[in-house]
Amino acid sequence: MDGFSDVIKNLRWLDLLDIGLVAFIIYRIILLIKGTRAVQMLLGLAVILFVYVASQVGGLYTLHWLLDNFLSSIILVIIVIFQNDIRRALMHVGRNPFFSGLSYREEGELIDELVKASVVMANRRIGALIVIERDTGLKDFLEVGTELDARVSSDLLTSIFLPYSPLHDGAVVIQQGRLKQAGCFLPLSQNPDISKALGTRHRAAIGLTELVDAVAIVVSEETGRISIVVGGRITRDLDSSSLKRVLKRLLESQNARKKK
Ligand SMILES: Nc1ncnc2c1ncn2[C@@H]1O[C@H](COP(=O)(O)OP(=O)(O)OP(=O)(O)O)[C@@H](O)[C@H]1O
Repeated sequence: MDGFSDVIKNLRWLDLLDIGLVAFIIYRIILLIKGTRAVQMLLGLAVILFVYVASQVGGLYTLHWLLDNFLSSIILVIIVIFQNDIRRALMHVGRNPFFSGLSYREEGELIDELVKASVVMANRRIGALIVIERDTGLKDFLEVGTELDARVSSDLLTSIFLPYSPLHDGAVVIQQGRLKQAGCFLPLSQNPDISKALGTRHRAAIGLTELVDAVAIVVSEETGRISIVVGGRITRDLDSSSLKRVLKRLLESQNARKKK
């Protein structure tokens, strides 16, 4: 007990700041990996750590030696396993607010055009992949696309994705409320848990959003279903009102964050 009161007595303001900062970083890491595969991997690492301590206490020397060697390179293992999450966290540092400069009215109009285009394309079984940039810049993924820089309209989106349009292959990217690029090639997800029913269009939407905080709208050519993908997670079978609601929520959270 004496030791504890000594610690409290010797505590400096800088120590409190130090503890606060570490707690904040741990909290942000938990928020970042919540609901992703990283959580399962972290649990796996926790089990290995438990076996490591148990092998030391129980005198299982060979097992302990083996795990000791493994855990001595744990930093490298963590970097390899969590490379996507680390990349996403670092990208968050260099934020690039999507809706800066857009008024609420312009935001509303943009959402209306996106919903209208998605419903029209779904009804006509036109496959589409629309990516909306949020905080993290998407420049890395725009190199192979065709530059447009046009006002977002339902008619323009529908014409781009018409099967005979030269730009229909790939994704369109919306940055700061403008339709910036079409025909973009996105990274495919390597997640083995994705349903086999989903092809490359859906996998590209999942793959990109595993890496960055963008929102992707996917219209399936095969089924006419509309899906929305954020953070590597897909929500399928949206109708126009649920799509509008989800988009509003995602965009409003952008504004709320910006005002902080
Ligand atoms: N890496 C990629 N980045 C962007 N778009 C892609 C990528 N790979 C495929 N696509 C788009 O997806 C189309 C092929 O979709 P595919 O049928 O394989 O996927 P799907 O998920 O089953 O979609 P759908 O339900 O519309 O058929 C391609 O014509 C192309 O436009």
